[in-house]
Amino acid sequence: MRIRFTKMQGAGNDFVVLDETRQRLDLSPAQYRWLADRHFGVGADQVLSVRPSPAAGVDFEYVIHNADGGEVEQCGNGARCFARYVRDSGLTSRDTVRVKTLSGVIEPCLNADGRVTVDMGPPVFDLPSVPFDAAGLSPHADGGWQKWHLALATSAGSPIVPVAVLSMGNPHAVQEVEDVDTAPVLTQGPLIETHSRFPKRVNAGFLQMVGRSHVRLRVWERGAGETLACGTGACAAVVAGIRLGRLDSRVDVQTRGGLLTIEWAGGDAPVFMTGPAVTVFEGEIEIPEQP
Ligand SMILES: N[C@H](CCC[C@H](N)C(=O)O)C(=O)O
Repeated sequence: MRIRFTKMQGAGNDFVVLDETRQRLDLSPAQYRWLADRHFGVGADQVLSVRPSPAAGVDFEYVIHNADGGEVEQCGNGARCFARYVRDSGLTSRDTVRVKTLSGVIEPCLNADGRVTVDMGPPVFDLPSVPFDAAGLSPHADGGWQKWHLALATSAGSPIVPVAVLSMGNPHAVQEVEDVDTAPVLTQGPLIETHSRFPKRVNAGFLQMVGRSHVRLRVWERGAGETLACGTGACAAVVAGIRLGRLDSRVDVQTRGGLLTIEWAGGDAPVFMTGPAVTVFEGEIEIPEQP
């Protein structure tokens, strides 16, 4: 099957965008994996599908597949690129759109300075909703909130890692580190991602507090490995830092791929994320029926 695609990136988190507003492609997980493959396909962290609105009051449906081919609930950097794509392709004439995802409706808005702000909805702390299995564990008080101690089994020993656990529609486990550049992202990331306490796996954040309104972050993403930036990961890290009493309500998040700005007023207020959304190139490709 020959398809057209648009390659985009938001703070270095990169995407293959597929326009399915006129025709569903009905790709298989293996075909999503093939598209995301950096040697045999186009190459991306996630594949984003733009589909027609499923209901009144919503402009589009936004379907997200990780590089491993699995469909997921939310993608923050992808939401910004989604908004840029539908505007630049003429699918909408509005700068703000309402978009249905697996985890609910989000509202990206194109700003005059070229960045995009997304209302990502409120964070979720209910552990079964993350989902996180806390059976037999006791939380450890930390600042104004709590952390959970995960036992990891690595070749270099069995570290206990204290993580803050929450959902931005997708699951996140956030740990604080002294320096993201030396943090054990590549060794602990996959162990946290597949930890048995996370039945749907989890995105593993490594958060360095620089100041009360400035942090550095690396994320080992569920289904994609370490990415240059993770939008929902930045939201989750800032929300955790605010609840732990270490961050103010507006925080600049320096990722390896660029700067994201996260704002959260606390409680059940929505989280706002602002950052870049860039079209890299457009192309066509022949997808194998069975890659
Ligand atoms: N890997 C994530 C999906 C993509 C999230 C990330 N790319 C973002 O910008 O939020 C998950 O499995 O939940």
